Amino acid sequence: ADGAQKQEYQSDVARLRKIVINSLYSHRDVFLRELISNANDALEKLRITSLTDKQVLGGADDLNITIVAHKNEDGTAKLVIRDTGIGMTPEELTKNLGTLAKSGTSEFLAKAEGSTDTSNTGNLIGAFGLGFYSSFLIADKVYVTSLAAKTAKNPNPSQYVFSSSAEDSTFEVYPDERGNTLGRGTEITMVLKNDALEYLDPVTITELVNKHSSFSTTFPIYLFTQRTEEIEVEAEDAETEAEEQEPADELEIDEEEALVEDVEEEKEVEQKKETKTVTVDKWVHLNSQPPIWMRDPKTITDDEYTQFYQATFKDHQKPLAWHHFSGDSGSGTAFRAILFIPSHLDDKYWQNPLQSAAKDIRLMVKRVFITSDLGEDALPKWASWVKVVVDAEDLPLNVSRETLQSRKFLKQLQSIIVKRLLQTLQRLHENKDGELEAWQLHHIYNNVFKLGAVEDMRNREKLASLVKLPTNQRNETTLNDYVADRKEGQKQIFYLADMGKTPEDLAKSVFIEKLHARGYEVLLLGEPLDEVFVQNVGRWKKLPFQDVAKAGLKFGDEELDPKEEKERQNQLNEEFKPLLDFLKKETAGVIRDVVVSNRLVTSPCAIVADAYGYTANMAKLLNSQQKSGANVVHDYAKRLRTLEINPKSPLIEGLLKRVEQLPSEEEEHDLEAEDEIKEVISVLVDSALVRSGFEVPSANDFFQRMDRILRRSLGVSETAPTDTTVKPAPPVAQEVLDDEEYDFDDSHMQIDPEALGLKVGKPVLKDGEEDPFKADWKEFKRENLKAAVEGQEGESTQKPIGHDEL
Ligand SMILES: Nc1ncnc2c1ncn2[C@@H]1O[C@H](COP(=O)(O)OP(=O)(O)OP(=O)(O)O)[C@@H](O)[C@H]1O
Repeated sequence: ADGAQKQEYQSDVARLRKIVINSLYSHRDVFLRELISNANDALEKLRITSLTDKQVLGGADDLNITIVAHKNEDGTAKLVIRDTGIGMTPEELTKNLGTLAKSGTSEFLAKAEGSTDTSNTGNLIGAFGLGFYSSFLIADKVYVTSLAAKTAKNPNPSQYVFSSSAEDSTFEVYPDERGNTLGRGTEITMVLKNDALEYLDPVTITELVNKHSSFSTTFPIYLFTQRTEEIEVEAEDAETEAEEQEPADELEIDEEEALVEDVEEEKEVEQKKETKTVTVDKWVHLNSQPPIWMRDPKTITDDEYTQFYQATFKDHQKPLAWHHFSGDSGSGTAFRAILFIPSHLDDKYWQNPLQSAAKDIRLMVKRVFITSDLGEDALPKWASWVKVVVDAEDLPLNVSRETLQSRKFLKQLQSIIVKRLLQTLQRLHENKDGELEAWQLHHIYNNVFKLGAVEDMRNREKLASLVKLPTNQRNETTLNDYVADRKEGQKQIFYLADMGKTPEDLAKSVFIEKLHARGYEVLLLGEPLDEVFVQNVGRWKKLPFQDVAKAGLKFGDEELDPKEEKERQNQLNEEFKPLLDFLKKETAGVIRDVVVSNRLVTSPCAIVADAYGYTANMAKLLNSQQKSGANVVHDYAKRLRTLEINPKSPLIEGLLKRVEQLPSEEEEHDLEAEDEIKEVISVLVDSALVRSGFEVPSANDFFQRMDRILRRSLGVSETAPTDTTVKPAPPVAQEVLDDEEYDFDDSHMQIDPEALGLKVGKPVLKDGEEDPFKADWKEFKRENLKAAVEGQEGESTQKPIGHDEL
């Protein structure tokens, strides 16, 4: 238009429009869904604003969406979608339609541009939504006429037009020369492409709305239709009515299928028959069904629930399950609700689950949307992903969010939602929706249940019973099944935790050798949240959890053992005493005690943490947190570990012999033999540290000793020097480097927080035992829950971490 400045689209918009126009031909139906959804949002915004500022309602009485298609005499075909929503100021037209502020857009662009597969692009649209730009799928030229609602800030809004054509990379915004014709709201006029004339057909539009948009809005959608009818009429009457004909866009809309008939005299009508062919204009209410939550569940198909979910929560994927219920809040407010369990978690969820607030509880009062923000503590954090629509019957319509929050109703609603959510999860867990659904539930939510059991004390038991964990005997078990299958006399739930390791890795751990060989089941915990979870649950059916990497492992059937067994143990202690003493002296400072093990089968030795000592992972964590590493308590706790030796291992037997062969105290020392034993012991202990997951005090010394021992076993000279000559680096480079050329990708060098290892190892206390580090543990636990959560992945993928294997 005259005087309007052409403006360039922001580059992302230009890219997006190009994709829309070039590659989405087969998905172009989506435009209608997108525009209706925008209209709905604008109407909702208006309604919510009107709660605090009545004047926004001025200009147009009804809140609705209208669709009109017409073909001009010059052949141009137009489809017009109009809403009486909040409207846009000229600045908003430029900002909202000329720039892209949507999150995820660049990701979408990168994916869509990189993909030649159009069906894939179709999926992408579903996931991201193209919004307004989808209008260019069917239109050569688009005009957006908008008149913003009156507000205190903007008491005299005026109507502006945004226009753009599919080819140009520019758009214009200019005042509408017709004045404020809309009353209020936005009208999108699409000049249809020649190959898109099917969208003129009311049947096509009706079908599309029914298929994709019947759940996108609770505001009425009216479609303008015309049909010809033969009616019996006096000639004079027909003329009078024709004169009274009103322009289509000023038609009144009634509650029901309102219609204003305008009658045209057709030239070919035969006067003598006293009937006329007339054109009847009619506004057809397209979404006249009551909203889905008000309907009887028996009459609703799965497909309808799915479509409703997708339209309401803008999620392209199907929900995993839903629960449709009605109730009474207890304070007398009746409501109806549908609760949905999504089939995926937002990527963002695990970035900060302890901070995520529920944002998808859509509260309505008598079908009118009020808010989806019920405040920070609307639900426990673990449940913040649940999607719910609630329609309450008799809350005052003008409740603001602030007054709402203090309402009893809200508190009651929250606990009802959590209760129903838990019921639905339990139902899925019990395979009642099918095995696939149960599998999906655990695949997606297993870690959420662990988090919930830690965070939500009230529902700890219910959530913990949903958790599945891998063991040395089966891929997964629930705590209930574990306890049901325990061995006679077993008084503990055995677990081994080493974050980042796969169950297969953990199953080979030295700590569970004997348990496994004897047929005991051990939980193998490799997820960051696992140990925090078992620590917080503490006991299951009265059985405490026992970390098998800690000292004092009891199988539970010791009392059933014959006396001889105990005597044998005493004998072993006696028999190995010389070696135990020698080892104690040699390892003092690194290890607190050396004992004959009852947990080993094939390995010669292992290092276990004492009840109050840190397990390997905790030590790792502390080393990474340098400040607490300096803490005396932590330093002490790190040293609380025991070396266990396997009396049946030939290596240990051999070592015992060598120690026994040493000259006695009174005789002269055989220094050479002593050194050799010391060297073997130091390698053995260091290997045990590594195998048990601890850090070796000095890796360099360790390697040098290994080098000597390996040489000896190969018969190579122990002292022969290695040729250490190397080629020196060339002289200092002369040319100056261009920055851009040197811009390399270093993303692979970033540290994976999981690899840092996070572990909490609060000891299982025997009855009546005092925990000496009580206060410290609390602090430590809180920090670790945070850290573990940050390291948690969305799905249960077990990733082994790099490990210095021997
Ligand atoms: N009918 C309308 N009335 C008022 N504002 C609108 C209307 N249509 C679009 N807008 C504004 O333009 C913005 C951009 O719209 P667009 O459809 O491109 O994206 P979106 O609606 O934010 O996201 P999506 O459609 O993917 O959910 C909207 O956020 C809204 O502010």
